[in-house]
Amino acid sequence: MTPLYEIHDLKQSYGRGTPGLDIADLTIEGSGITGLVGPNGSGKSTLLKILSFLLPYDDGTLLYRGSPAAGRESALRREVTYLLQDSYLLSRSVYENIAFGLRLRGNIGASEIDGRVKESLARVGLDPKKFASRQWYQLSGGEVQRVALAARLALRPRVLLLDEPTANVDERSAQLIMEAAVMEAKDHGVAVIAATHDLAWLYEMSSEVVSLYRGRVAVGAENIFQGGWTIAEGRAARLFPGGQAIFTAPPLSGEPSAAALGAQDVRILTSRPAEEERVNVICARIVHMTLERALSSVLVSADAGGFMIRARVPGGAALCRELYPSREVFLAFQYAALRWL
Ligand SMILES: Nc1ncnc2c1ncn2[C@@H]1O[C@H](COP(=O)(O)OP(=O)(O)OP(=O)(O)O)[C@@H](O)[C@H]1O
Repeated sequence: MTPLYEIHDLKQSYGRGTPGLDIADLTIEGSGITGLVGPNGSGKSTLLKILSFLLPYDDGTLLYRGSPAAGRESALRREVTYLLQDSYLLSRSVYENIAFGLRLRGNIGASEIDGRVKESLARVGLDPKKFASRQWYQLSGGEVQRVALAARLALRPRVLLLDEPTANVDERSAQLIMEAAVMEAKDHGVAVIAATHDLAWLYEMSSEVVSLYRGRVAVGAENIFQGGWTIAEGRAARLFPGGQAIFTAPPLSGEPSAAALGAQDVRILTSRPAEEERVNVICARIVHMTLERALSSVLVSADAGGFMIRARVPGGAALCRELYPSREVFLAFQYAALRWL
């Protein structure tokens, strides 16, 4: 199947000295939910704005469903919708806020608009009878965000881009927003791309996770070891609190700054393995285990002296029965499994 987005050599900067994005290659298949993770300022919002065809970039190629997006942005914006972290509503009723975007489309009749407004309110857990006539100032912060989401769902987008949609809302609203996103992906075939700090939700629901670090991407890298690398005796080493260290080959060029490691490349062992050449072994304690529903696997997060390392275990594996939070385990991964960003 043609991927939803393909990016090649894309560069974006907000001006001199401010790195935005520098992505050599990135493919987003766009089936189900794609998670975007990364520290503050790593470029998640910038990438989402580019994927929603709102922000121009300096160089490179962006393909949308197999064809270059350049020059077609305004048409493509109809297929893609973007929800910000802090949404604001127009100074009018909830009903009118949702109907507004539909009317702008120009070809949707009044009864169709009415149906879509009510349906989309219900999808975000707001009873249309109670909420449709409310004014914008009669809503809590969480309700504002849900109305903003309903307004986007009413447009029946092909792609729903969520930029930390639950960062500033109450717990119940957060849950309803996430449930609505899952329903869009599962029941309506919408491609959902979500940047969120709610990693538990993200790993539970995502079929793919894209990690960003200083504007660069690593697909499927649940672990990013940033900073603290030193080079000695031909190896790059990063010390963990507590005295443990991991090693890998130094980068081919430049200083070592951040290395990525996929959770699937980390083996979990219940006893210390015999020493092997060029394999890192880290003693850690399991903190939590997430059932990755989309992948039918279990993501195990283990604390190695204040540093969390994630490892993936196939859902049916016998090992799963031996693992539980607080258990001490050994995490093993090849030196070569670490990739420089
Ligand atoms: N409008 C702007 N003008 C100048 N620099 C910007 C602008 N927007 C973002 N940046 C810079 O670009 C980089 C990436 O920012 P971006 O908002 O994409 O990161 P993010 O991963 O979404 O961060 P956060 O998790 O804090 O929302 C940062 O260095 C940021 O300071």
